Amino acid sequence: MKKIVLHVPGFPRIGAARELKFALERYWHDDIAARDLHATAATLRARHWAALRAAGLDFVTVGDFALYDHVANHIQLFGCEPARFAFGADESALQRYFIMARGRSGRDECSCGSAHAASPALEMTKWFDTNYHYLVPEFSDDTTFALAGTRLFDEVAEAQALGHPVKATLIGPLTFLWLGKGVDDKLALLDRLLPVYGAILARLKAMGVAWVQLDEPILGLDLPASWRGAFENAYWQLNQAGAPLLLATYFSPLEENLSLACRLPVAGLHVDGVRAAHELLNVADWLPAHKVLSVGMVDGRNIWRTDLDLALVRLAPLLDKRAGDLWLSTSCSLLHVPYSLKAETALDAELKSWLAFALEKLDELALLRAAIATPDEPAVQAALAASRMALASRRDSARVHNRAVAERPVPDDSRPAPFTQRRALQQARLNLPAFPTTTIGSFPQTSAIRTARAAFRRGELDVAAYEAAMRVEIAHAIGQQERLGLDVLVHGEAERNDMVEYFGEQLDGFAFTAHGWVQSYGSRCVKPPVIWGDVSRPAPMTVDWTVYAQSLTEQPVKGMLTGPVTILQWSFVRDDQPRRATATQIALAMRDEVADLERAGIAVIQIDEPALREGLPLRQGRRAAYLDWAVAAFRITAGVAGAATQIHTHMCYPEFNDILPQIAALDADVITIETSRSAMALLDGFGNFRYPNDIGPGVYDIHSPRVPDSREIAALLRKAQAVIPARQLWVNPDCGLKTRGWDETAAALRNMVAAAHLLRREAA
Ligand SMILES: Nc1nc2c(c(=O)[nH]1)N[C@@H](CNc1ccc(C(=O)N[C@@H](CCC(=O)N[C@@H](CCC(=O)N[C@@H](CCC(=O)O)C(=O)O)C(=O)O)C(=O)O)cc1)CN2
Ligand code: MET
Ligand SMILES: [Zn+2]
Repeated sequence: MKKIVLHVPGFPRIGAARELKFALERYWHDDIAARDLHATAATLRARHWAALRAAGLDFVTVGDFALYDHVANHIQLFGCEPARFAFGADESALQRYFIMARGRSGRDECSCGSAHAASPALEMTKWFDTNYHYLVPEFSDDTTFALAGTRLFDEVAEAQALGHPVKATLIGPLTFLWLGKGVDDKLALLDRLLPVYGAILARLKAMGVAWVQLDEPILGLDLPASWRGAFENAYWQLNQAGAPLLLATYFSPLEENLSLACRLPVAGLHVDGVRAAHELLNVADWLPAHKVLSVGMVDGRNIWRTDLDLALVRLAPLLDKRAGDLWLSTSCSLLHVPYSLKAETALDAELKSWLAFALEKLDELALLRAAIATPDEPAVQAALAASRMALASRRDSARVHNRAVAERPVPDDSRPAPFTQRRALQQARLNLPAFPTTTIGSFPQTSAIRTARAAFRRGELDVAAYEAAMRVEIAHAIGQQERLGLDVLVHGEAERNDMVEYFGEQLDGFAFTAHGWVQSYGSRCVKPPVIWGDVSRPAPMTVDWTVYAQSLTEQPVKGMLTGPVTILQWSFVRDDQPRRATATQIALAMRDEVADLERAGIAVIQIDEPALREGLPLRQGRRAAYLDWAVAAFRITAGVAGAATQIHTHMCYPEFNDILPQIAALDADVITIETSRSAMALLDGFGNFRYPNDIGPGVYDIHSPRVPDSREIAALLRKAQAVIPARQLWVNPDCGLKTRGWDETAAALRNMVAAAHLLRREAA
């Protein structure tokens, strides 16, 4: 009888109650010592490994844990910390790790007494098409690699001491290089990197590790021929170490890389059985018989219960074709889903029965195995029947479908007049100076705000008291902005726990969880709402807050909405209809909010779309279709605004020179973008493209507490002016200020306004 082996590519690490987040933040505030942080981390690892084993998995996965980010772990393991940090010999690995992750601000701040230059943190960017941010490795032509860390081996020893069979996991060498930046020819570094992998694999083998998983998700991308070729040589070398290798791919079909992935000299191949289900038979045919096939049949990117009958149907031919053991797994690491449904005691019971978070997904794997190995056991039959019933209740639920939503006609999505005419009307209404100043929406989410909201949630503060507390915050934000002399004000988003969750809580067709946290970066988490049914807006969501803010000032207050694509992208989405259909429903709901804001006299409305680019399919061939409906969704939301209403949009993942025509097609009157970290290089793209509408290039990085001085900001603006006509330019930070404190925020904005005044004088 063929053996069915269960494993997962990775597991969430923040902890069921976000224990890691709180330990990290306490450590950074000097409230606990390094050894306390390490103890929390070890407790979490032990707990998570025990959960894997309790569910019946054959291995624990070791190496997926990270205090901040798993890519940063690899940077230390491979000894390629960027030289620019100029680390002192007295700085520990843990200190260096957090300096890379969070930056170093001052020369004389270090307790070690030596002078370290200020260094910005490593850049953060999105991990493939997820909402998880990794720290970007920085390479130069002089980068060298050496086995420099013991964390991975220590964790392996830790798991072994607990009696667990270990599958270690690492990012593969090609994906690691692909993720980095700084040199044109990253492949030239491969020969230097491979010996380090060799040493790591040899050591893992010597430790008795059963399997080493090497993640190469880039095999799901359109790779240049040179990269495809490099796989062959690299894996030939890696195989020499003699450790059994499981090559792991996920997030995207292999397509033209399928035969390459199948023939690389490794002992096993993991494929994404959800996003690449149509390739499973092909893989089963191409993968040599002696290799292990691992199929990810349970979705690691979404929270729906698995259709186990469908999974079994898809597995049947694989079981027939493959002589060896079959491995069953989640499609990818469970990092991207919340920990467990058990904590969701307030969630609607029927809805809850449709869902599976990380722990429940482990149970689904175990059930799949049982359904193959011992299908006739009554307990297995009963569990399958329960799963089938939950699925059927979701499929047939009257709650999911809302006739009025389905039948609502999609309106013409064009604004009522072309940009030049709108611009004149808006200018007549708003009377803004040259280089108008504004911010991106949020002001500091102080602990007073969060504490008030937590008290409200616990029922210790009633609605009236909570709303009064938020109005105080809004009034404070407006007062500050008036004192600073900003031109277009915002209410500051005090009342929002999160820019997506806030809308999810108010829209029909969405559910929100109490503890469904997913790591976003470092200690920061988000609680993605669950879109389970047709989306509609029962009532206005932002109008009262915005009108209140506007009542406090003569300056225009910008209404603040999250756009349909971003709401879709940062939620768990329905899998029973195409994403584009859900996007259109959200767009129509948000369109009504735009109309209501406008009716309430709000003259400027921002519709944030920071996730527009991240939604791009990983494969080029699917991008045009996505961009079509994504742009249409934005236009449906914005298009209802009259010509004299100024529509802003905002994007903060500064990689969009390749989608400029689509960004122009959004036809927002003003787009504010993150540019400061790329020193305005991004604007070349906008300049060359002759982007027609107004642009606010972010003039300072909001990820760091550092206060930029006004000369520095003015210099950036002059740079912008060299490529974008001055009359199109706005002045604003890179993104919202919710993670900052008020002191640094006020100081930075004061300097920003001063720089705008300087530019106005220069232009006069
Ligand atoms: N959804 C989403 N995705 C996104 C972004 C985004 O803004 N939203 N931005 C980018 C990522 N940037 C991010 C920036 C900050 C945070 C962030 O600060 N998250 C907070 C949680 C925000 C939140 O939902 N807060 C809640 C509840 C917070 C909480 O834990 N409250 C405590 C009590 C706190 C107290 O008493 O002070 C509790 O309930 O136990 C609120 O404000 O109400 C955190 O991890 O700390 C997350 C992502 C990309 N992806
Ligand atoms: C991640 S984009 C954030 C936009 C939002 N309006 C804010 O200022 O926080
Ligand atoms: Zn932003």
